[in-house]
Amino acid sequence: MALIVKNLSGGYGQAPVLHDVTFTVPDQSVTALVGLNGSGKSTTINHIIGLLPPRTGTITLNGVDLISDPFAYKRQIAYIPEQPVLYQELTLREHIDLMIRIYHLEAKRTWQEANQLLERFRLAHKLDWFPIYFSKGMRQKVMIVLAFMAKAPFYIIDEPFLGLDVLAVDDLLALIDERRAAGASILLTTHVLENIMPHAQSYVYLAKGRVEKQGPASDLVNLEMSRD
Ligand SMILES: Nc1ncnc2c1ncn2[C@@H]1O[C@H](COP(=O)(O)OP(=O)(O)OP(=O)(O)O)[C@@H](O)[C@H]1O
Repeated sequence: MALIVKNLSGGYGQAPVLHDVTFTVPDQSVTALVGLNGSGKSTTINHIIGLLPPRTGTITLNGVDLISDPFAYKRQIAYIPEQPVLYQELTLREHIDLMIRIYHLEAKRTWQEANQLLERFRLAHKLDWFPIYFSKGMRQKVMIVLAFMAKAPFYIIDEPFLGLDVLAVDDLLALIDERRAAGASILLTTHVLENIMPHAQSYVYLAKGRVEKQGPASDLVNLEMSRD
């Protein structure tokens, strides 16, 4: 298993949001984390990326425990948040250079990968643009380029399809397929089940901070989300 989340309880303040959450993301697979608004998807991701400390439970990625070896654990993850986070004073080119420096990436190889991704997402001619001139979807695509140019073993994507045009959705899904075929695992949250169904292997359904159902992604077609 790539990711093992075991008996995770946690959240932001006194009252826990997540209750005894247990699920896995198998090696070389795509898992969709689904559920209604407020069910705890982003909170689960905040725990998995180490932003929130677990109240109880453990999180292990490729055999590395989040709490006992946070540096080695986090090095394995490329994360795309729900809301793009970009520096207003840096151009797209400078964002790429910054990521290369922060993560000690090999500059030539990473730039090659970045250039291919920029072409793919139709951003190649915008390298000297500042984020203020980007539309919401373009900012989202910049986040995709920055996350995928490093070839991480594990990708976490929170609501990847929000604000993307149909071409960009197709491009992202193709990229997810390619990275999975190359050995990576991917956990993503989404409300757009029909987009992810053909590309995922498994799903986890959260309701009120608990895992209510999980199984093969093909079962998503019959998933009923309960109101109570
Ligand atoms: N920063 C925060 N501080 C306190 N409570 C929060 C915070 N963020 C989320 N919550 C609460 O945690 C619960 C789960 O929210 P979460 O954002 O994880 O849901 P979600 O499944 O990602 O929802 P959505 O589909 O709307 O993105 C909600 O009750 C929400 O009000």
